[in-house]
Amino acid sequence: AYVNTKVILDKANKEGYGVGAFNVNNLEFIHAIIEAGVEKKSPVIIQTSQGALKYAGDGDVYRGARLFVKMVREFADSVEIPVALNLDHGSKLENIMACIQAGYSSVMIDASHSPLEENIAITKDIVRIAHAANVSVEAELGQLAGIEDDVVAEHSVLVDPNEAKRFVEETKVDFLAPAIGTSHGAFKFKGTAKLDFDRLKEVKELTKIPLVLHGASSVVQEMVKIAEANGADFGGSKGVPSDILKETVKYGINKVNTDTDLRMAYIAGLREFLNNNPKEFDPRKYFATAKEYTKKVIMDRMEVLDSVGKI
Ligand SMILES: O=C(COP(=O)(O)O)N(O)CCCCO
Ligand SMILES: [Zn+2]
Repeated sequence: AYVNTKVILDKANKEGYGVGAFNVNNLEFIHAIIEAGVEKKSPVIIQTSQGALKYAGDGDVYRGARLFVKMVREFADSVEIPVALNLDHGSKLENIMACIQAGYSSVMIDASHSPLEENIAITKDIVRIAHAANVSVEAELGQLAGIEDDVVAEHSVLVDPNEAKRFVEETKVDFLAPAIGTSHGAFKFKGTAKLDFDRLKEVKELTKIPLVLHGASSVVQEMVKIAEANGADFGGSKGVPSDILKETVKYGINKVNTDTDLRMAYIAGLREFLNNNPKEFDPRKYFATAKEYTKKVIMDRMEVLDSVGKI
């Protein structure tokens, strides 16, 4: 069933588990996510970046938003598990409005690169508009290192728990993404993975709302190895280990943003198939392994986050 993201995350918050929020750019990734959710009897959040709207709409973000709602709703309405559709890292009003108008379950307004007062003001406005349309809202406080869309943050700016309390009270935002040391992409840590659990615990204590972990991909080594055996060069890639993901859920993370792990699994399956099947040119065949590997990574993540059976 197609639901508001709040329905999924309020339950996860109450019962203390995490739900994967999986990024898509096309139909094939939607297949993998829905199939995994059905097999694991797990809720799923499907999300699209602003770039995905442009990509799927072939240049028109309004068309892209409408297309994703149509595709996701079609699958959501044909399965029992709860499915939500979220705009990830919305920063331009045009994209946020396109998704609200198209019928997204939720939108993220990412004004984390603005000073606090500005982030509060912008988020307040989006919350008012989105709530009027029964759409829930995610916002971010602090900054992830690495590239966040077109904004490069040299180093992460960790969340200030007291600012988080004020931010949530003043904006009435539904979900908050506190920066606690992760970053987007496949190269998250130079040394060992280290997140600031104390800050996370404090933010949860002070806000009590569902929290979001961005940059949460683990960079599954099994997939890295298959990809590299078939021509990929992912040297130095490193993500958030499963045991650390579990700890973030224990301390209050409920939405776990996962894009890189799906991309790595997909390219591993695609490279392996193409190298082993030089005569094949049917997309339904050469995308099949890619989907299977992506589905497997998603099902494993549902086990790690403890969302299995939580429908
Ligand atoms: O926080 C995340 C997921 O981060 P990742 O999957 O790279 O760890 N996202 O918001 C997905 C889009 C960012 C580009 O990857
Ligand atoms: Zn993110």
